[in-house]
Amino acid sequence: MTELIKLTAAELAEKIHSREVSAVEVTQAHLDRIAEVDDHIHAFLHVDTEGALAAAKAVDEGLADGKAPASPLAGVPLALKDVLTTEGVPTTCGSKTLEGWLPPYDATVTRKLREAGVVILGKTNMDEFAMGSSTENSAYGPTHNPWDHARIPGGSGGGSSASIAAFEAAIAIGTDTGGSIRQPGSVTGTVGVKPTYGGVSRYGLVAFSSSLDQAGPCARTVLDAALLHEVIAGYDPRDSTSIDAPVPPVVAAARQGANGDLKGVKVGVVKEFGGDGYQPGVLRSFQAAVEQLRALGADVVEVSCPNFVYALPAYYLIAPSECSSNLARFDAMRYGLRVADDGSHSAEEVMSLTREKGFGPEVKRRIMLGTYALSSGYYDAYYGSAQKVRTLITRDFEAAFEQVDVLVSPTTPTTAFKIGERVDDPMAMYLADLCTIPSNLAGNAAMSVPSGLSDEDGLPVGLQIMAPALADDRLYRVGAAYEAARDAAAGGALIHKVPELGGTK
Ligand SMILES: NC(=O)C[C@H](N)C(=O)O
Repeated sequence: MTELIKLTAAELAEKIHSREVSAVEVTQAHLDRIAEVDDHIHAFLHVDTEGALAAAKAVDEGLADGKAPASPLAGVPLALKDVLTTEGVPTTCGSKTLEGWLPPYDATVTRKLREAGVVILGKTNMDEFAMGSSTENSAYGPTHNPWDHARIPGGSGGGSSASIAAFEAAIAIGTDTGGSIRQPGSVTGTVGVKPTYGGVSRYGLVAFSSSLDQAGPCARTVLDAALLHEVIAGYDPRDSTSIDAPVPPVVAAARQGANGDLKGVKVGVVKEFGGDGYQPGVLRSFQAAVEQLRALGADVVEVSCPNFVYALPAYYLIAPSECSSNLARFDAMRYGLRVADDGSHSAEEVMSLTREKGFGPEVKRRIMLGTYALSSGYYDAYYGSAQKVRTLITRDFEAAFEQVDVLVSPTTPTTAFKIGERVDDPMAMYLADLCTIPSNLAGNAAMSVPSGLSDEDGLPVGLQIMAPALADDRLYRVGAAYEAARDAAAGGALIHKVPELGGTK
């Protein structure tokens, strides 16, 4: 029974759909696993035992009636980042501000998961309102990395990635504004994909930075990520930035890639990412991954994207500016927390005291940065300049994709750092997203796929693959080919080396 938790989502689905095991058994095995390990990992903020078992039972009943499964992932247990609304199920965004809030509606992603028969186990821990790279900014305490409990699982979606690395869920949903799916994927040895902006609906995704936020799949294999991507993607009239175009054929691409042939695929290594500030073990793992791509037949060249070095400062003007506006809605009048509501304070005082109490230091820092950057007299110098940089970065991508099909870089400059190591140094924390931010600014698709363990500390390293907008399938083809070669060379799937399950580092 406990072996069930080690299967991939694709394997679980096959067993459930052929009725070799029931969805209820599979769900119960994961709930048991959560009960066993989540005190140590703290991936979940809320476990919906009843809802999960009821959803699993409905899948089993449908199959028993001879109905076809609602989707290729029907019956598979999933962990959902606590920034996506779930009707009647707590949604906190890792903030005290929303403690106890029960959303009156499902996010489109949530609805699509339910319609696909995916079993939602619960809501995962995250940096408050998705601001952070370690989950230490959660108001509910940090999540621990399953590879080393003293280390961070990345952020902001550390709970989602940790939950699959610890085999508490088969698959998970994250959101990525500047790297929040890919960086946690990288440091937990799991796959994380930021789809093309507009490829997955933002309806019901509590907004941090609306022009950057994008939900996407987290999984232990590239194929599982592709299966989940197909379930959640597609046009949604409820999101004005949703793209009315067919979903790229990501599952077919993952299957094609698994055959291992990358002949004719042109891969560009981003010249600007690497060198000083990068952990040598990360760079060695990256070089080995690039050699592996070459061995699979890819044509590898170096490509310069000169404006990528300005992506981080541009992001830290654009994202806080949008957040200062988006978070104005938490005004003590409509949702969640309200303090000083004793009749002796003005409405303004109630708002101000509530926001003082409800938001943590990183959220306050960004609201202040953003308010300043948008204020009259400074707008052109800060926000305006950042928007120009954003255009230059998009042009760098366009020029690069005239030469190559995909770009590659390390996902993040270091392996998982220790809990506490960067909490007092926002700049060091921000640097975790150095390589991931350009794809958000341009609205392109990008993936992190594990490239093995660093030879320095035995911790997971991620290879980032970047593709043009609406060419998400390229990520899956290259990622699946690389993954198959990596596992063949290592004699087994990397994730099974996670020490928490008795493997070796
Ligand atoms: N939300 C994200 O994608 C994470 C990024 N590290 C940030 O703090 O903004």
